[in-house]
Amino acid sequence: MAEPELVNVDVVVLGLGVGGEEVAGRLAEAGLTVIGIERNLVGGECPYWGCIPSKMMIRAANAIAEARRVDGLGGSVQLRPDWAPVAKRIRDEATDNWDDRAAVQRFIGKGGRLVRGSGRLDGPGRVRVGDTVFQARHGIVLGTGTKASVPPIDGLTDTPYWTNREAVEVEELPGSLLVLGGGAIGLELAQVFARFGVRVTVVEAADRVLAVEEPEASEAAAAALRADGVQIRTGVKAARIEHGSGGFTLHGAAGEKLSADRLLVATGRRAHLDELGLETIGVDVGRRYLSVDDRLHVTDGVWAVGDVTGEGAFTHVAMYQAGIVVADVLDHARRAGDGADPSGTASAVSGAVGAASSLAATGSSGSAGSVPRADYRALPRVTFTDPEVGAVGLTEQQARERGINVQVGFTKLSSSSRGWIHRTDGEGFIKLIADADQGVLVGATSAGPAGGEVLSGLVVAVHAAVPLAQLRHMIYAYPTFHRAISDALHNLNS
Ligand SMILES: Cc1cc2nc3c(=O)[nH]c(=O)nc-3n(C[C@H](O)[C@H](O)[C@H](O)COP(=O)(O)OP(=O)(O)OC[C@H]3O[C@@H](n4cnc5c(N)ncnc54)[C@H](O)[C@@H]3O)c2cc1C
Ligand SMILES: NC(=O)c1ccc[n+]([C@@H]2O[C@H](COP(=O)([O-])OP(=O)(O)OC[C@H]3O[C@@H](n4cnc5c(N)ncnc54)[C@H](O)[C@@H]3O)[C@@H](O)[C@H]2O)c1
Repeated sequence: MAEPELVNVDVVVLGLGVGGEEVAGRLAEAGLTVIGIERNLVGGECPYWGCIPSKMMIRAANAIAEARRVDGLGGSVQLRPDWAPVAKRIRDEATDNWDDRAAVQRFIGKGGRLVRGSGRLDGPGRVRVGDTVFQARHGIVLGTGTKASVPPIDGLTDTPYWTNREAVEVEELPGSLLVLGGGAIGLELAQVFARFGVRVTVVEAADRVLAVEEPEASEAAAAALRADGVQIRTGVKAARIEHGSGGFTLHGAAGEKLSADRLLVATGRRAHLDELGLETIGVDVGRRYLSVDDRLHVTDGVWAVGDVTGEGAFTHVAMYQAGIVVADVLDHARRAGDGADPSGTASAVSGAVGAASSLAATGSSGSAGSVPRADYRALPRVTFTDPEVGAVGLTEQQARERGINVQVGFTKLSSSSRGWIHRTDGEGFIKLIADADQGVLVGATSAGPAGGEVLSGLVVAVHAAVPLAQLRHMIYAYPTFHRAISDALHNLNS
């Protein structure tokens, strides 16, 4: 067998999704020679099959729901929901028909070099793509993301089930849809399709949907989806799937039988670590995610970014981590700068590290001149159902499990002026979790018509550990949704 071609570079970024694209682009802009390896579309899941197209679908579905609310508030509206403009917008505006030319040009414009193909680690400092081995002088960044995790249910494998990808690409809606999994993907898409007239059933194995969030959030989301005509079946363990000309039938372990034209599997994500050649650098492949430290190191000279780290499968986590990885790789490159830099990047690197250091100075736990450290205490999550469910930090249960002296403050939006005016029908609320000993918030949930936006103030409160006394003493504009935070603060129990 012929020897592979060996190419020396500064940095190899494997996987150009949200995190990898950001890291690779910024390191290339800083003057390093960067190879970005991508086997599919530059940009990854978020722009083509995730956040962006799904939020376009949600925007359309919410417009329909809002039009239906005109009745009783301001007259009447005749509606004829039509999926065609949604599919067209996703194809033309969001994904360019699933073509990444613009993203590739953006990356090349920053000085990066794209290699299209499947990459695999090939020993320390080396990544192989086909017959080429890239030897990375300053490091390798793994940003290989996640795939839909498909549970091993009897009969499922060979059926034409959907994951988020087929659901986003759909041109013609089915009459009915079974959604397996009542997490963020399942609920967001279930509500969209229901609002376009699809008969949707959500099948969730746990005893509530959105099980990682507060129980009140699960109730609010379930109530809203039911109001849209979605059937929600919790505590159902799928035992067998049948597929035939009539569509799909799910058989539950307790004898449940549910049928629909289509089946969407939305039961979580998994990192495909087994394909990455991690054993060649002595990293355990038996784990679910790559274990990283607070500067995203996997091992010497190897960093990870985004979903593959298991720190929260969100675009904002990938972007946040990317900032730290960029600063740390540049810091390492600067330290290694010995005048023998083949690409002559030493001065560019030290300049860019200056910029990275100012980023460090603004990091929550970084100090001026140092690389920031990842801090997920105030990690925000927003499930874009209607009402939106925004959350930050710990849930009540998580706080209690950590032995925190917990205070809970709760208020319904319907008892606030804005909620009453808006007619939120009891579905929105603010729930605060305080550490009574420290006198600060450690978590919060904001569910409501703009729950994700109202969350921002709560994220600041948790992130900056703003004293409760100061939060109580703030002025909250009247009559906003966020003014309910003030009520929840006053309701904090002792
Ligand atoms: C339906 C849906 C909706 C979502 N909505 C939101 C939202 O509203 N807000 C939010 O914050 N997050 C949302 N997310 C999550 C978000 O999409 C991810 O957190 C984000 O895409 C993670 O970025 P990443 O760079 O880690 O991985 P990815 O985007 O998955 O990119 C990884 C890239 O690596 C490539 N790759 C993998 N292995 C190799 C290899 N061996 N060689 C070459 N290339 C490889 C893949 O082809 C891929 O392009 C959503 C996800 C889904 C599925
Ligand atoms: N708005 C957002 O930010 C957003 C939107 C979509 C996705 N995401 C990200 O993508 C990730 C993946 O989303 P997801 O909804 O696929 O995963 P998830 O982990 O959020 O939810 C999966 C759900 O499926 C259930 N489940 C698992 N196996 C099952 C089975 N065999 N039968 C029935 N139910 C089963 C789980 O109990 C869980 O409730 C999210 O965790 C989130 O990080 C974010």
